Amino acid sequence: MDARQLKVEAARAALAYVGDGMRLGIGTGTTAEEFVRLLAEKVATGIKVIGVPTSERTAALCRELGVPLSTLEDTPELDLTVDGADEIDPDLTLIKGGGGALLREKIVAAASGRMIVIADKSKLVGTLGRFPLPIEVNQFGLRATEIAVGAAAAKLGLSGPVTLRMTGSQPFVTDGGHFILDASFGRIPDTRALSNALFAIPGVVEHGLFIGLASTAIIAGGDGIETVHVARKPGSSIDHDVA
Ligand SMILES: O=C[C@H](O)[C@H](O)[C@H](O)COP(=O)(O)O
Repeated sequence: MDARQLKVEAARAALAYVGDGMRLGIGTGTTAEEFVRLLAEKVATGIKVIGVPTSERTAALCRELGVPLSTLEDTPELDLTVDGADEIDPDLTLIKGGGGALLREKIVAAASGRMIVIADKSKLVGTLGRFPLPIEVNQFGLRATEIAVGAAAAKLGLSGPVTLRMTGSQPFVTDGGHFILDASFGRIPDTRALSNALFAIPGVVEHGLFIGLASTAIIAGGDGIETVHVARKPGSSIDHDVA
């Protein structure tokens, strides 16, 4: 099975969680796009859902394929968000933002009763950090924010290049009008500490660590689909089941 087929299989498994009348958060990225395609087929059979897209890119695809859309203003409480990820650890803490949609993705996930992350097996890691951490920052004071990010990381024993994401010769600009710094700190043993340290920097708008948001991961590999559930309660355990 090729990489695209694995994404399709993960997306197909997530579709089983979508029920009639649901208000859905719809993620961004190549895996989430496969979910949108399958969702559109389900919508064509008559199921009624309303989607809140996490990016302009996803919104455009939904419109093209006929998935009914709303906004978070009109539909502020969602039943379920389905989204991809750049990395997934055993506790379902995620790194997201490789496609630059992390801010809207996090707002939408936080407004959802449940977040399901879909991915191929290559996204699973023991400890997050192989993928550079996207940090969304205000354009104002970029250099000062960049220095502060490096200093905050250093206090936690983390170091590595922090680079401004570019599109050709221009900085990449998010749907919210911000820049993205990609921080290659390597392994992040304490994601909560790094999250807190980044949020203490005024120029940081959001970062790509998704902590305590996803409760289910659907992972597609050559040997089938693995579904991981994490109960989102203090002291809860992690269940794994393989189908
Ligand atoms: O900003 C983009 C998102 O966080 C994506 O969900 C993430 O980058 C994974 O994308 P893909 O499914 O294309 O690997």
